[in-house]
Amino acid sequence: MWPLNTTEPLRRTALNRVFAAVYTCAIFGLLYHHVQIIHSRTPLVSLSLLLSDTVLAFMWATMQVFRMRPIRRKEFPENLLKVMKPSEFPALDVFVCTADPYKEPPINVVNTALSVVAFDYPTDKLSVYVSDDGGSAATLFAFVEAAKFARHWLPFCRKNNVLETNPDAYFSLNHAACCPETQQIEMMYRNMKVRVADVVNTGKVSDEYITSDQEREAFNKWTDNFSRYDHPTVIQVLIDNGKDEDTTGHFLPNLIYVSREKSKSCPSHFKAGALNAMLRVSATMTNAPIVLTLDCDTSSNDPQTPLRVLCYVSNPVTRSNLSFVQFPQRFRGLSSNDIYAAEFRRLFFVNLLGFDGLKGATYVGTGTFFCRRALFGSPSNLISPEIPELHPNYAVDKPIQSPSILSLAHHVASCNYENRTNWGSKMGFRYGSLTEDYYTGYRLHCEGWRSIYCMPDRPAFYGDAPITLFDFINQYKRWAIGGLQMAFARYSPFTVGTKTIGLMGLAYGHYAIWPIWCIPTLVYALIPQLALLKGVSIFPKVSEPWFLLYVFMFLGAYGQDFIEFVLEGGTFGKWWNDQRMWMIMGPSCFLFGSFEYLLKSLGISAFGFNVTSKVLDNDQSKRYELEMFDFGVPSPMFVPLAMAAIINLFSFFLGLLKMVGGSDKEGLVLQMLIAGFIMVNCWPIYEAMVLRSDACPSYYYCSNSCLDSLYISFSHFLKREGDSTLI
Ligand SMILES: O=c1ccn([C@@H]2O[C@H](COP(=O)(O)OP(=O)(O)O[C@H]3O[C@H](CO)[C@@H](O)[C@H](O)[C@H]3O)[C@@H](O)[C@H]2O)c(=O)[nH]1
Ligand SMILES: [Mn+2]
Repeated sequence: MWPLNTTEPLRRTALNRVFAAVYTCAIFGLLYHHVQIIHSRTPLVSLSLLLSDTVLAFMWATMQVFRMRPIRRKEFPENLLKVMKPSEFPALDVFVCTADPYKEPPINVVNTALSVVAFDYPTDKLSVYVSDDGGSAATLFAFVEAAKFARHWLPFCRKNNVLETNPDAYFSLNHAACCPETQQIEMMYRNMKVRVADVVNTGKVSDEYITSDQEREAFNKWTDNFSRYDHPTVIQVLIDNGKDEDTTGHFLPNLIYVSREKSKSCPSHFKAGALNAMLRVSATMTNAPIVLTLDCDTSSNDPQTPLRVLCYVSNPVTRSNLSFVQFPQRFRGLSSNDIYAAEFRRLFFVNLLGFDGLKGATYVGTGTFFCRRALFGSPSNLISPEIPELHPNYAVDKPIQSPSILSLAHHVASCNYENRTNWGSKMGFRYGSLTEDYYTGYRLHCEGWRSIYCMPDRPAFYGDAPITLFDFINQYKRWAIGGLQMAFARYSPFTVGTKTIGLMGLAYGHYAIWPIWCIPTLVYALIPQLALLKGVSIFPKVSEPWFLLYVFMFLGAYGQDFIEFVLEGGTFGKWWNDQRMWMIMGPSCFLFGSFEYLLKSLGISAFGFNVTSKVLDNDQSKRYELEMFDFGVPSPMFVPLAMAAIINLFSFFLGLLKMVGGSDKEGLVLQMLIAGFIMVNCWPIYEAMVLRSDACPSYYYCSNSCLDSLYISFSHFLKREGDSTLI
């Protein structure tokens, strides 16, 4: 027998469980201590500490679910050809989503698409669809060019066994100087890049670039009334695999450009809406049973990736109820210590292994191979779409360019198509959360589907990570809102989730309720410091046994976190930055995300999807490589952050003075440790504020000093008359 895949539990599981039991006791001890002394502190201090420790305990408890049964999988694509022939492989439709030609440069989208067009897969079974939610002629132009370049690129990759089939990645690793063939193709690529950049910059496709009537007809759709929020459907078949050949006479895979219809009167449902339109358009044209969804920045780094997926799809054991195979998101160009913790190491290297041991990985939006059937109802109850052509088993029997197919494809991409249908509620990608990926995966798991986390040694895909603090926390803010939308929805993981999928529901709940993390971070960043400024002790003295409990809980949680991080390949530097980002996110994106969610659910503002910028600015890249914090643009989200940084600095030094001269040395130790720890964490913020003029606009100084003075005057009100031990 040739195994296609294996599963192995992680060795540290038993230890983790024991530690969880011990730590649970410690948590109860701490809560008991809080209740015991509730009257000896001011109500504000008592209640805020009790609340934040309860939140921490809750987050900790839901986090333990990931540690209950983590597993690691391995697959053996080399055995695949021993059990099935390439002619038996299922067809594969790939969707590449893009939404904004200025934040997502079309040439990068082209690189992503080319990287998957070059998958090592039978070309007659592979179709790549580009979903352009930006409705941009420049993106279509880039793809017209890409189709021409693909004729040279595919044979080149095949001949040279290229693994980085993203041309840009390939040329940046392999210098053309070595051989004329590479030189020639690199030149071709560079010329294409120049033409695309020209069209993006001028905003129009000039006549000299149009080489056929068919192209002219396509670009003519961009009339004066055409805007990204209001335009008809544009579908353009750029490569037809039954007709178009590469330079060596091999057929090429399909390449199809789709920009679904948009109208101001129709909700777009953002990426989920785009993906559902793609599901329908692809159903009318190819209807492959396997669908890969990719963000425009996620390009392939290994042409054999689909074969890994087949190891699961063709194995009767793993195939049953399989809805999707998820690959980790990996990122190119991270700085050596990953200053913004943009690698999401804890999620992709630790926690997803835990999810996988329960019902499977969560859907993370990109690098995901779906079984099309899973998007049409539960395993036992198929929900039929409105027209038979969209049924997951429907066999397309006409060429993709036949008029009837094209007209049906346009019809299903129209913006009114979904009215009074199950799309987005029971079928396809689900609406109602800005984290449509997480929410859709959750709903599939609730329906009884399973999923698989596939983490090969050679990263299957590489994407872009934000390189400024603003981009990063803006992205997190969107996730915070999306999570809360899910946590308080009808299908909340805490209610429906725990009832239908048990522990897995709690695990989903952990990331949905994420933003409440802002409560403990804010409390611990302000309350002990405020008390310190007054020289008031709010924690146990060093000589009291409760002091040891605090020390144990801090070191226990941090220590376990560190060990897991390092065991899964992290370094100390990355871990340090990762824990720092958690502190940064509390008072910034999590706080603002929660407020925005509140305003939006009250109907005061509307939910929107802020696309993450994938443009590299030279100065920003330089700072990023030097691992300097770069605030990007001014944002109110930085105000509480800078405020906390300043308060901790002051309170630490004032506290030091009080300790040197004062009476209650022992009682202030914990507060000093907290303020000191936060201060060390805030170093890059001080650096950006004081030492460097480039990173932090003077705007902060102004807003900070105002807020600080407000805050300090407010702190006076906290003091009880005639009571010097309380604040
Ligand atoms: O109306 C929209 C908005 C976005 N997108 C596309 O969605 C993708 C993801 O958007 P991006 O801004 O890059 O999001 P990230 O913050 O990088 O994405 C993470 O979080 C998203 C959910 O919030 C998921 O959709 C992503 O897959 C996941 O990587 C991009 O390719 C966009 O082009 C659309 O197609 N239509
Ligand atoms: Mn992304």
